[in-house]
Amino acid sequence: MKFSKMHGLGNDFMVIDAINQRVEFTTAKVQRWADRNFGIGFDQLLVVESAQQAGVDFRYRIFNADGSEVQQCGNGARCFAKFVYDKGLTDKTEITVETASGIIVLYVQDNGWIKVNMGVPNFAPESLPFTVPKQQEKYTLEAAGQKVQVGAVSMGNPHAVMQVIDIAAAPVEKLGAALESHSQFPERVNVGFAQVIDNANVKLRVYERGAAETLACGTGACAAMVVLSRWGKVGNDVQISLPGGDLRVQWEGQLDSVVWMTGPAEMVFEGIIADD
Ligand SMILES: N[C@H](CCC[C@H](N)C(=O)O)C(=O)O
Repeated sequence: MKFSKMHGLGNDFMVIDAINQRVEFTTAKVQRWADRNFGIGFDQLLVVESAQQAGVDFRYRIFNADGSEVQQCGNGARCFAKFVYDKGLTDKTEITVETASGIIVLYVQDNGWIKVNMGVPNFAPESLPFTVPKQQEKYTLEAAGQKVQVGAVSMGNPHAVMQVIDIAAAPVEKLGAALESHSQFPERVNVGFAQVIDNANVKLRVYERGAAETLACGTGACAAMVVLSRWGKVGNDVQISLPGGDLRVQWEGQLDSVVWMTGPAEMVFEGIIADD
């Protein structure tokens, strides 16, 4: 079975065309393919399928390295768009795609970057600490022997975001792992550590659900911007600098405003899976 290896700012993906080839896999196979020694190695697997809904161009499914299927992936969405456009699966530069958390719209720009309408942030989905957001912009949680204050938001997938003074010294591994599986998050959670530089620049590291710390997280960048905007720390057009590179995130700040994310997507190599 053919696959492409891609990345968005170092958040890397195995991408499979399940339209033009039969694709069968199990959780164990995803885990094996994700292994950076015994497999291909990736943070997430993206499976490209035909749309199920009329009027939509594609459907794509997202699996973390631990095999869990998830609702959304920002960097993956950009790589998906580059994949279907460069492979000639579409000649459209405005691409609609079904995901497990709804339909998103992707725009292939002249410079090759992809702009994504990531939809509306959801502050009170059932899989987050549940309360009325306007009364509780911050949740105080105990984890890894310390009390932390986080903002919680869903970009289709759950995110907990905290502000830190120094991103380089942030306890991403220890605190990220403890919060990822915290009892307050019944579906686990992606954990963002954000250092505000000014109201248009944020440094971010993300301990991803099902993948540990990645070099970049697109939905994490959106979640951090939205939470920090609600806390009055940033404006409506922010550069999010992750270890793998920068994303532009825009959000007008109303609860019904969509979040726009813009950034690159790269093809690295093509391959054939030996044990499909
Ligand atoms: N780990 C995430 C999925 C991948 C998200 C990330 N790679 C992105 O670019 O948004 C989750 O379990 O919800």
